Amino acid sequence: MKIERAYTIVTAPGRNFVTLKIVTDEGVYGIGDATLNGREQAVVAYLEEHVIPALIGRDPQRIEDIWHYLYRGAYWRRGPVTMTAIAAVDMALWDIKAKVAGMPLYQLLGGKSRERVMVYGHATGKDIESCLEEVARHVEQGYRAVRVQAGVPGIASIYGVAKRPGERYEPADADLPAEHVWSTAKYLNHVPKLFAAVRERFGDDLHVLHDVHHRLTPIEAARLGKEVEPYHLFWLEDCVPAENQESFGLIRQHTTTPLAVGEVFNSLFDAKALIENQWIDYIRATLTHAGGITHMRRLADLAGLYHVRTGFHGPTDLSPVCLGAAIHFDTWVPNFGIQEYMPHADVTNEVFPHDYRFEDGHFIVGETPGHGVDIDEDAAAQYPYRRASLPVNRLEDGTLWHW
Ligand SMILES: O=C(O)[C@H](O)[C@@H](O)[C@H](O)[C@H](O)CO
Ligand SMILES: [Mg+2]
Repeated sequence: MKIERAYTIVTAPGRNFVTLKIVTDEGVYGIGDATLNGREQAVVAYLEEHVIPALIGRDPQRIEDIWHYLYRGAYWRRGPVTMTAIAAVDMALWDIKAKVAGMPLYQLLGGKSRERVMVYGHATGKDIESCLEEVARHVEQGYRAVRVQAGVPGIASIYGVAKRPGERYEPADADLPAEHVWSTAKYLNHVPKLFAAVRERFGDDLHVLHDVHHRLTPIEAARLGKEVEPYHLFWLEDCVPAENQESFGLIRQHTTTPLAVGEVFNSLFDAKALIENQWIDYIRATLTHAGGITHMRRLADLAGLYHVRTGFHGPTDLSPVCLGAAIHFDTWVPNFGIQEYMPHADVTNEVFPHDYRFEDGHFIVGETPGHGVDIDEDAAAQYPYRRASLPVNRLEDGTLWHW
């Protein structure tokens, strides 16, 4: 079997997505998600100029060899653009291998470790009251776990809060980056009140999560972790930027609130010290941004040795291709924790037909050979790419901060 052709499909049904399709000389094809939010065309250029020409004629069944060829062979290792491109190839090759084997992907990985995959949804509101209404709506829909993000008095716009109740939150909302203003003091004073209200209304059983989105310093994160301890969060996410992995050592000394990190990671090495020192509880790297199934399997196995569980990133800026492959991975991986789920728009789902389904707060994996997600290229062609950027964040005095 040989790779006959490969090409990228850029489409914007509701938002931008990049898909890589690899076609073999035997007619079997596979697809992989190559979407890097706000930097989509950089990955397209990398794939088209440097990766696709080197794939033609290779045996698509040699996934491991192709992975190392693209990783070591680039000389310039790692980085989000390279690792997203490698991930797209890897995901498409696993799709092909599973189709050829006539098996759903989870069977090739080692079979089911669980019947269904618990997800967390996003409840957002401009204030605590409207946020609680959104939590209630999720509970009615069967969610067992809900991420809770509310507006903060005195901060005009904030990460993770939808413009109107019930709407999806879309951060890449402008041609060039929108500017937000941030106050750590106002935020830190508000968050414990939010979680006190959540526990008061919903009791102890609901899993509640929160995303700080990289905005605190280690000692501020330690304070927040301590102050929300009585509300037993499932996790506190991205409480500091993670370039300096040692920061988590400081936070860890101060709080028993479980810590999650990794949505911007692109390799095992971004997480190695975090895992080996047991500074975190959940690793959030994704198949799409961290080298695909081949690399994430290594990361998950390392994590398992240190009681760290998976909690894959799953916003709408990852396509249904990534979500579908992730559900197979989640169904197999022994140290599964939870899967993020932000439902895609109907128009996105029309372009990406899939066989996974959401039921009662969980995903149920499909049985179609491969990862179970396809792309309707005619439908995709109706939605042209439009540049969309993530915001930037400034402190009240104008200093550029972490968004
Ligand atoms: O936890 C999450 O789901 C993330 O923080 C996203 O909301 C990111 O902001 C987005 O993926 C950026 O592209
Ligand atoms: Mg996040």
